[in-house]
Amino acid sequence: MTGELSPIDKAKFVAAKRAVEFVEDGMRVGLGTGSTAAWMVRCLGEMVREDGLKIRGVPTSTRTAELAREVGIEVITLDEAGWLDVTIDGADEFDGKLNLIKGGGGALLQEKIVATASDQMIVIADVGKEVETLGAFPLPIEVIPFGWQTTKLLVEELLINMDVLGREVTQRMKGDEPFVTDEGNFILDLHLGRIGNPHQLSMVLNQMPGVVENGLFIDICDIVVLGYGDGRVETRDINEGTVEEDRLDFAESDNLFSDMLD
Ligand SMILES: O=C[C@H](O)[C@H](O)[C@H](O)COP(=O)(O)O
Repeated sequence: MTGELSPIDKAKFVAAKRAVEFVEDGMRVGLGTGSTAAWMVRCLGEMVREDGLKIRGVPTSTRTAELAREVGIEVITLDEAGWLDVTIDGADEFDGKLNLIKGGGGALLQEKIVATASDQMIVIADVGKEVETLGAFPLPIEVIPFGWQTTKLLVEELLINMDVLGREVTQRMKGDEPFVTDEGNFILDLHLGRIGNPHQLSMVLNQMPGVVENGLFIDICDIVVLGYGDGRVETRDINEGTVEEDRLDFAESDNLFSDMLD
């Protein structure tokens, strides 16, 4: 089974497998969204079923909630949890300061609320997500449907005034229909190429009426666990730099691989 995994899936898996070691009995855990986070949910599910780990999970999307229940994790709402011990999530890009672009899967709003309400945010990523400067990945912003075209025009104008390199703004689609988030909103993708000052851009975008949230996660992430296609895994800590390099053994996890690939 292991042989059928692509290097990128191996990278995502080893990052997830390492990250769940941060989770302890009794914790309230934020469960991210996306293909990397799905590995993490599976790994946690295995710990719940086989090792008797007792956790409560707060999912960041309906997709993750379904998967979490399927693998045996007790699911609660953020309001029931109040506060979280740790959130583990994927990212579309991360830089040297562990700032992120998220929202490639459209879950950025719930993800940012959940990560902000956590003592610690751990990002799991394959090595392709590391960048020197954020912005090659289109920056998603969540906008309310009312007047969204006017909001789009205002965002375009803002980008001109901010002298940002790339200024194309596109509405995310799902087939012929607009993509709709779990909160019933639309997503605009900002094709910027390079974001010189992510902190400033994030603040300015969120001041615009109609914009609910943007996919820049600034000073939120504490740790990135980075996976490589050959099984190596690195842990980058915001305070301590790279603190660990290791190689995980795939052999013991064949059952998880088969589940994920079904
Ligand atoms: O909205 C989606 C999330 O922000 C994801 O965590 C992000 O897009 C990364 O997804 P993936 O692990 O599938 O690359």
